[in-house]
Amino acid sequence: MRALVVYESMYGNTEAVARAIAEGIEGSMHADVVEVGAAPRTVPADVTMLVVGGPTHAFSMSWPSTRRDAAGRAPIVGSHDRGIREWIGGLPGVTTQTAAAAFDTRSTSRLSGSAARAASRRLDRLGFPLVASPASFRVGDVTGPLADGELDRAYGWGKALGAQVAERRPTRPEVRSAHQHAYHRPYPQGRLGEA
Ligand SMILES: Cc1cc2nc3c(=O)[nH]c(=O)nc-3n(C[C@H](O)[C@H](O)[C@H](O)COP(=O)(O)O)c2cc1C
Repeated sequence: MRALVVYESMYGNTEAVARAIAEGIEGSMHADVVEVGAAPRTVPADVTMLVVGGPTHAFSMSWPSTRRDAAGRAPIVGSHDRGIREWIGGLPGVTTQTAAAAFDTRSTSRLSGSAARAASRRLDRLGFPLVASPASFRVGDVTGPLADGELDRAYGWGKALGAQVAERRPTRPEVRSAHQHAYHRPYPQGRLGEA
């Protein structure tokens, strides 16, 4: 079992959250963390769980124009030309049973929108079984820093995700075929709550 955490980050806040989530997941399975510009075009067949995260821009996932805007405000650390919107958009339909979840960073304002909600919807439409509701981690200002306690919360979210997927994953083919129907959409009631 292994997890793939794909993140987009302009100023490093979402990257820090992605790394904390991966650390939490490591309690249950190996987790690779990959910047979206370097992410594979398809999800490798041996990936048990895919976690995708990015910054909330204009109430949703970033666009090329919002990334240009971000780059104009302060030096950026991430790739410019591809965000999680483009990456998810380029994925083929799902042929494996890879569980998925999405997270974002966003401002502490209540009217902030959520990249994770939009990403979750896209992943769901592609056929990924969603293992958790979208999770948001707060930044105090556009360039950060993350609000107090958010890295700990990200670690805890990753830990719970990893445990949930590891527990539900059938380990033998005959177990999978005996529970084929339930396994096809294994998390509809059992998703982690919105964070
Ligand atoms: C162009 C732009 C648009 C943004 N729009 C929103 C928004 O609609 N809602 C929100 O909560 N935060 C918004 N933000 C703040 C980002 O969510 C914040 O910069 C991000 O969480 C920082 O993460 P990063 O360092 O990984 O890029 C915006 C930031 C930029 C640069």
